[in-house]
Amino acid sequence: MPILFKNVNYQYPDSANGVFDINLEINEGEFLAVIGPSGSGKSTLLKMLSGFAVPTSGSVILDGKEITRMPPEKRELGIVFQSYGLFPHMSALDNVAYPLKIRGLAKTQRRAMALEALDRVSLKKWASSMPLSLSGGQQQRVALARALVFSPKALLLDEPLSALDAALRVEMRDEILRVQRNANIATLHVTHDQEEALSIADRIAIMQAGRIIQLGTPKELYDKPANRWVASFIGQANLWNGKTGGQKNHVETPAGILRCDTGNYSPGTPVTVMIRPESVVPGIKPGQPTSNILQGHIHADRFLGSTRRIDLKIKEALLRMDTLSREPFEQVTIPIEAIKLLPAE
Ligand SMILES: Nc1ncnc2c1ncn2[C@@H]1O[C@H](COP(=O)(O)OP(=O)(O)OP(=O)(O)O)[C@@H](O)[C@H]1O
Repeated sequence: MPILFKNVNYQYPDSANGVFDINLEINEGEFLAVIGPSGSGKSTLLKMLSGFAVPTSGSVILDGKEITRMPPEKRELGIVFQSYGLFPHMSALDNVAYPLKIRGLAKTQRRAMALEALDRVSLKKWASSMPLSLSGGQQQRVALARALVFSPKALLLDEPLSALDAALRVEMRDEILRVQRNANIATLHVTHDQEEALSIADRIAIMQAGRIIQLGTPKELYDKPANRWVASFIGQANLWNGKTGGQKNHVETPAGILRCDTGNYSPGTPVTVMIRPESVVPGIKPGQPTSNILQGHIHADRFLGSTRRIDLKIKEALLRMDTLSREPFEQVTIPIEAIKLLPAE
């Protein structure tokens, strides 16, 4: 197991803040993203892996070896920061070769390995450029090459894309994932950006108030959020207070009684009803079952280019839906499988 946090707690001195009950495994070659709002504990978790904070209790294990109290420079981790952290007076090549220099490798070998690492991030021909003459994306690729050149045991990415503009960020996601897959290295990626985590990670850990409150694949988190807060943190969601109906597989909602899978909830149980906006279908699909067809009126209609976001007033409820349709409609269908029940709050 490349990275393992075992019963880890950390409390800042003279404060109730920190991280609590962290049990997390990152497998060989796995890309794990940690997301959560500001102050949820992401940086603290990273600091315990990189060695800049020592847990109050519990252990951190890297490649089967306990590193809980090991100094940062001994940990053999590749780290990429938001601020790149490149030496401005050194060429791209010398920056990438630097970790090899401090490990005592001979100059010719350093040069060859650094060139190969630059090649892996498609920057070989920029080897002699100085960092400030490179674009933000190129500088971040140099930082990535430098983090991987000495074949570290794991890769830590601390908000590596947040200094880049939106289009470049999307391009660099693919680049980071490609390089990570080629290196087949366990990776912990801390980000504020939910969409980035969904698009890049094998699994995501969501933190809130110092705890991991859900850990799963992007699809699991999106389709089966553990609670209302996770549902609204990951993507958009209609979240209504409801109650499972007397009739099996029905739920009472502010928009009326809807058919859905009530799973293990017994009749009369208060629940949160989750419906993702893109799962609502405009009109009635010919040949579809006739359940969950609702009549409403359009409260707000926004054209967003790739989608049209509509708020539909249905009885007491406001139903947000995203659709590609540009046609007028007054009825919508909520497919049975689009309705998810979460615990009431
Ligand atoms: N030096 C400190 N002393 C006391 N409390 C701290 C200290 N540093 C951080 N904290 C608190 O510990 C908790 C976790 O902070 P942390 O920086 O790990 O969160 P984060 O998720 O990385 O936030 P951000 O996204 O803003 O970087 C927060 O409540 C924060 O206020």
